[in-house]
Amino acid sequence: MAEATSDKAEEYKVPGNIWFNDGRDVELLRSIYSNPSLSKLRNNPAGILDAIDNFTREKYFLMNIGARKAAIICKYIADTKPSTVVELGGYVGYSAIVFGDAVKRAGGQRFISLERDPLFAAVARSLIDLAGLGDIVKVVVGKSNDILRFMKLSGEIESLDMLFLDHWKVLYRQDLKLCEELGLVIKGTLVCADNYTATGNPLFSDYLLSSIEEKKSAVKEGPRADEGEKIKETFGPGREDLNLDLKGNPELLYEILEIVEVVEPDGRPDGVAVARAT
Ligand SMILES: C[S@@+](CC[C@H](N)C(=O)[O-])C[C@H]1O[C@@H](n2cnc3c(N)ncnc32)[C@H](O)[C@@H]1O
Repeated sequence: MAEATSDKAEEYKVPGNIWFNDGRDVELLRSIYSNPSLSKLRNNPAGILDAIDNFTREKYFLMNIGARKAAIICKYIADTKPSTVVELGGYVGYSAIVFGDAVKRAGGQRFISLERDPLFAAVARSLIDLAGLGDIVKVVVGKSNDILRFMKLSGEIESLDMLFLDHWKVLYRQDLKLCEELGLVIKGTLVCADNYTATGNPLFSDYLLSSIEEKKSAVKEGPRADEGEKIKETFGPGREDLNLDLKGNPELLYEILEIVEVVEPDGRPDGVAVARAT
């Protein structure tokens, strides 16, 4: 595991009790569009990311991946040149702008950001357009599992070169399994996850590290009777629909390429994982 690094320059405000849904996302949008140097931000992804980072330092915390963790994933985009990438959890578009730009530079075709909150998605679209990335980055509103099914069954996406997970941690494992079942995650797909080590996400990390035999026997045995309750105890009740019946593709294994422990932009310890399906 790579060593945790910190960079004072990235410091976001600390989150406090309220992280979102208090209008800060719309305030971000207004603040960027009232920037006296707005014309310099047009078609300028790096300038917009700086403007978002400044807002999070000066006004409100925003739950963006931040520059330091994003750079780790951008390195893999530059090296592996994915053509089709899906992210789960777009929020106000920070990661879609940084990764969409990286995919475009690497010669890729599309970056699809799934976001269930229509207001966050509207803010993201507006910033993505300003960044000049509207030709490559598409924001789709809805629950990740519904959209993933729709995109596969409608033929919009056959399979993914890269999947980035950054929505609610309780959903990482089940959406990864869904992607496997749908044939979206296949051998060779790069799977990147934010918040891998912060408060731990054993559901997801245990699954990534499971052997074929362990997965096959888990499928055969089915979920434990108390599994749903245990998950709710760990992640909090009622936040999302749990689906414990997904079987995934037990034949897929994951090679962990890198787990990087970093300090979140607001100072909390956290980590990013990069794995490849084999
Ligand atoms: C941590 S934020 C994403 C941050 C973003 N990736 C970035 O770095 O700029 C998590 C987002 O996931 C969204 N989300 C949560 N559950 C979701 C689901 N089931 N489907 C799609 N989006 C979801 C939330 O609304 C929230 O905007």
